[in-house]
Amino acid sequence: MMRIGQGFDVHQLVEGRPCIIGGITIPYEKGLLGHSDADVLLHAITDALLGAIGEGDIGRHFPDTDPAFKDADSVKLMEHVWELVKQKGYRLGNLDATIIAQAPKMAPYIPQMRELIARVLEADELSQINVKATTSEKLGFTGRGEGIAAQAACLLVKQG
Ligand SMILES: Nc1ccn([C@@H]2O[C@H](COP(=O)(O)O)[C@@H](O)[C@H]2O)c(=O)n1
Ligand SMILES: C[C@@]1(CO)OP(=O)(O)OP(=O)(O)OC[C@H]1O
Repeated sequence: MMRIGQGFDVHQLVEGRPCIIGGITIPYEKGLLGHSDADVLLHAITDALLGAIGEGDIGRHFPDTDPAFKDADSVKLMEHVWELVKQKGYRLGNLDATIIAQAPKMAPYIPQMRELIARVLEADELSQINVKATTSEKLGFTGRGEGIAAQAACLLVKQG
């Protein structure tokens, strides 16, 4: 049996925060604001995984009112959700994600992001993980550099 999931997330870009996307710290004059480390890409992926197994969303599992998740490492949150996916008997089919950001340039960091995501989601091969980036042609909040958005879609396959 196969299950599909999708996720979408947005975080504001502000001064004085590290820019952590896809588990990678990207050198940039601004960073993403959130209760956790605000890793917009990993949050979208985590929501896609939760969606595929019918388990709600990231805020339900890790409330932003809980001090336990203040400055949380989103890799750890995704690892936790991946354990839930495995408990339900699924493995990864494939994952496709898009980062929507006017800046910084994501392309140089995408190989590292893919490696990290592939490791956490126990992918058999790198081709199961695809990460893309696009500007929004200077339009809207992403285009003005006020924030970064990400979306993800995943396919999970029941083992056995
Ligand atoms: N933050 C970004 C945005 C885009 N890219 C790469 O540039 C290509 C062109 O982007 P357009 O929005 O002008 O179509 C895109 O396909 C990405 O490869 C990027 O690295 N970082
Ligand atoms: C991850 C959590 C928890 O620290 O906080 P944020 O970093 O604000 O991120 P969001 O995308 O709003 O997702 C849910 C939250 O509960």
